[in-house]
Amino acid sequence: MSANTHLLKGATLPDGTVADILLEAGRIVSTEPRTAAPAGAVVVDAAGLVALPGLVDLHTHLREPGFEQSETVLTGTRAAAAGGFTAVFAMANTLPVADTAGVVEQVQALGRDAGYATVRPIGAVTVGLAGERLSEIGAMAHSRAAVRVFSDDGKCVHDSLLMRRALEYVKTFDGVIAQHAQDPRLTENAQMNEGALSSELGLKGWPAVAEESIIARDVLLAEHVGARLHICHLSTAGSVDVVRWAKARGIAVTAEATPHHLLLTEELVRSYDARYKVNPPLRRDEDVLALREGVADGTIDIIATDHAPHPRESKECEWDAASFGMVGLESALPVVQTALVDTGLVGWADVARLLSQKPAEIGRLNDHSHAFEPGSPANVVLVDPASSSVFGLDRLHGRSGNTPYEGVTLSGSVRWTFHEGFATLRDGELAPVGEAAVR
Ligand SMILES: NC(=O)N[C@@H](CC(=O)O)C(=O)O
Ligand SMILES: [Zn+2]
Ligand SMILES: [Zn+2]
Repeated sequence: MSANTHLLKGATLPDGTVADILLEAGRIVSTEPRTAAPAGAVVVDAAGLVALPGLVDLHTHLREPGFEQSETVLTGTRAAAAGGFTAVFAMANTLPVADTAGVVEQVQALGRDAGYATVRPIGAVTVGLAGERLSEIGAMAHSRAAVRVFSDDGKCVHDSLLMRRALEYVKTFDGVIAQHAQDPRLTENAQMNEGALSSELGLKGWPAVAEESIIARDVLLAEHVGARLHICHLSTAGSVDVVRWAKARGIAVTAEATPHHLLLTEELVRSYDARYKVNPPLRRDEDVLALREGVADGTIDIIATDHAPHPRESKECEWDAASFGMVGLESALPVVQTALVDTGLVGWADVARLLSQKPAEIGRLNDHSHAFEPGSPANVVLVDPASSSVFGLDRLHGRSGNTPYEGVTLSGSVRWTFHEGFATLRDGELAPVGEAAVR
C-alpha cells in the first residue's frame, strides 16, 4: 500500500495557506503545515503548486458504447485524469442510448475497470433521445448506477408536458434534469450565432432566443413542480439574465458554462475551420463578458467541459457538414485560469467550488468524495499556476484531436492527479493502463 502513500510537501491550499498533505490508504490523512513522511511514502515537492479537490465534470461525452472511434470510457477517463478530473458524469447520447438500467450499469462498470476516474452515468430523459416518451428513469435511478442526473443532451427536451413529467419523476428521488436548451424550430439547420457575422459569412443563424426561451419556460416548470433543474452550457447574456431572475425568485435552478464559451467568440468562425463549430455556438464578446460576470456573481454555479470528441473526418470538412463539439478535459483548467483567475474575477477557492464541490453536489456524488478535508477520500489535483505554454495536440490523451486551443497560449498546467489516493497523473505523466486497472 505504501506506493499509494503520498506526502504533498508545501502545497498551497485554495485559501492560500501552505500545507503538507498526507494521502494514505485512499484518504486525506492530514493537511497540517508540517507532516513527517511515513516510511515508504512518495514525497511530492508541491512548492508553488496549488492543491484543489479533484475536479468533477458534470458534462462529459465518453462515446461508449457505440462511438468508440471517437472516444471510449478508458481513453476519455485518461483525458480526464490528465486534466485533473477525478469524477466525470457521462452523457447519455451513446449507441445504444443510455436510457435503460443495463446501459448505465455497463458504462459505470467500464469506468470502474479502467480505474482513472469515477464515472457516473447520466440517464436519457426520453427513449432513444427521441423526445416522445419518458425513458425508464426510475429503473436507472434505482439501478446499481444510482443515476441522479438525467439529460437528452445533444437534443432539447422540447415537449412541455414531457419536461413537466420528467421533473415530477426525478423529484421523487432528489434527481435533476439537465436541459440542453435549444428550441428545435428556431435552430433548424442553424450553423453559428445569429447576427451580423452570420449574414456576412452566409451561414444560417442560431438566435440567442432559441436558448433563452427554453430556459425561461423550464425555470417556470421547475418552479411549478418544485423540482431541481440544471441548465447545460449557457451561452448568451440573456440566458444569464433569465437564470439570475429565476434564482432571485427562489427557483431551484443551477447553471453551467463551458470553458470555451468563457474564452472564445464567434469571430473565430471567419476561418470556416470546423474546430470552432460547437453547440451552442460561440457567441459575441458581450456574451462572453456576461457569462464571466455570471460566474463571478454566482448566477452560474459550475463550469463543465462538454468534452465532445469527434473523429477527424467529421471536422476536416465543409462547415455545414461538420459535427458540433470540442474536446475539453485537458484544456479546462488552463482555460479557466486564463479567462477567470488571471483576470481577477475568481480565486482558487472559487475554482474549487466551480469545478469540484458544486458539480459534485448537483450530481449527488453524495459521499463527501470531494470534501477535501482530513478523513475524506484522497481526490486531489496539483496545479502549477505559474506555467504558461502554447497548447498543443501533445497535451491530449483521448482518441480525438478536435481542440480549438492548438497554438493558443494558456496559463497553468495540471501536474498531479490523485483518484482515491492513486496517482493517475504523475508530474504530467499518466499512470500506465495496467496499473490503473488492477489497483
Ligand atoms: N456540444 C456539442 O457541440 N456537441 C455534443 C452535444 C451537446 O453537448 O449538445 C456532442 O455530443 O457532440
Ligand atoms: Zn448540449
Ligand atoms: Zn454535451
